[in-house]
Amino acid sequence: MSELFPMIAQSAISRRRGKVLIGPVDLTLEGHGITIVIGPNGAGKTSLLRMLHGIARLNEGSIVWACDQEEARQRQAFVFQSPVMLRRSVRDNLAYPLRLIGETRAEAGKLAEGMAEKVGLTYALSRPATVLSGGERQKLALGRALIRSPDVLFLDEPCASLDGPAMRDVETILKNAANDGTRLIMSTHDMGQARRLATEVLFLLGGKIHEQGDAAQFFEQPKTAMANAFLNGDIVE
Ligand SMILES: Nc1ncnc2c1ncn2[C@@H]1O[C@H](COP(=O)(O)OP(=O)(O)OP(=O)(O)O)[C@@H](O)[C@H]1O
Repeated sequence: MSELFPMIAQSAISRRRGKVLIGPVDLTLEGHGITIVIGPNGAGKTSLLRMLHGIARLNEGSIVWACDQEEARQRQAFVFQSPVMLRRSVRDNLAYPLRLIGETRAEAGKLAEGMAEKVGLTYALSRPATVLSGGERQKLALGRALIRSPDVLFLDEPCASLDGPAMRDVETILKNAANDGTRLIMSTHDMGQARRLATEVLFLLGGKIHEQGDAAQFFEQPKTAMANAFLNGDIVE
C-alpha cells in the first residue's frame, strides 16, 4: 500500500454562501499521533475537520494526500458528535461498512464481533442500536468507523455529551486505535481531554489556525498570547 502521509493543505478555504467558514489553512499532517483541534465556539473546528476529510467544499487552495485522492478517501473515516445509527442490531451496524465493500455476511459478522469486543459492546451485539445509551452509541460509532482499519480517523467532539465513565472508555478506545496505527484528528472543548490525548495541538481562532505545536510544549508554554489566554480560561474571540 502506498503512503497516505503527509497530507499537505495549502491556502485551503471552505466557504458557505460566500462566508469563509475556515481558511486560508496551510497545514502539513504527518502520519503519527493524535492531533487535537481546540479553540472557542465558532472558531472553525468542525469546518476544518470537514474540509480536510473532503465533506465540506474546498473553494480555494489545495489539500493533497501522498496517495491518489480516491485511495485517500477510502482510507479515512469520520465520527460525528451525534452519530446516526441504522435501525438494526449493534452487530449489523458494525458489519455494515464491511458489507458495503462486499464482505460476506458471515465474515462481516465475525469481524463485527471482534470489534464489539474492542469497544466493549459484546453484551449488546443483538440489541437494536436505537435503544443504546449515549455512551454506547458513541462506542458503536467508533467501532463502525474503525472496522475497516482506517489510516486516518477524524472525530468532531465525540465526547460532547458523555459522562465521565463513558468518556474514559472512549478515550481508551481512541488511544488503542492510535497505538494500532490509526492517525487521529479530533476536536474537543474539554481541555482535560485535550491534555490527556494530544500529541499535537491545532489552536483555531476566527476561522484560521492561530497556533500549531507539539502538545507538551503547547500546554506548557504556548507561543501566542491568545492561546495563553484561552488556556487560562479567558474569553477569547
Ligand atoms: N452550514 C453553515 N452555514 C453558515 N455558516 C456556518 C455553517 N456551519 C458553520 N458556520 C459558521 O462557520 C463558523 C465556524 O463554525 P464551526 O462549526 O466550524 O466552528 P466550531 O469551532 O466547530 O464551533 P463550536 O465549537 O461551536 O462547535 C461559525 O461562524 C459558524 O457560525
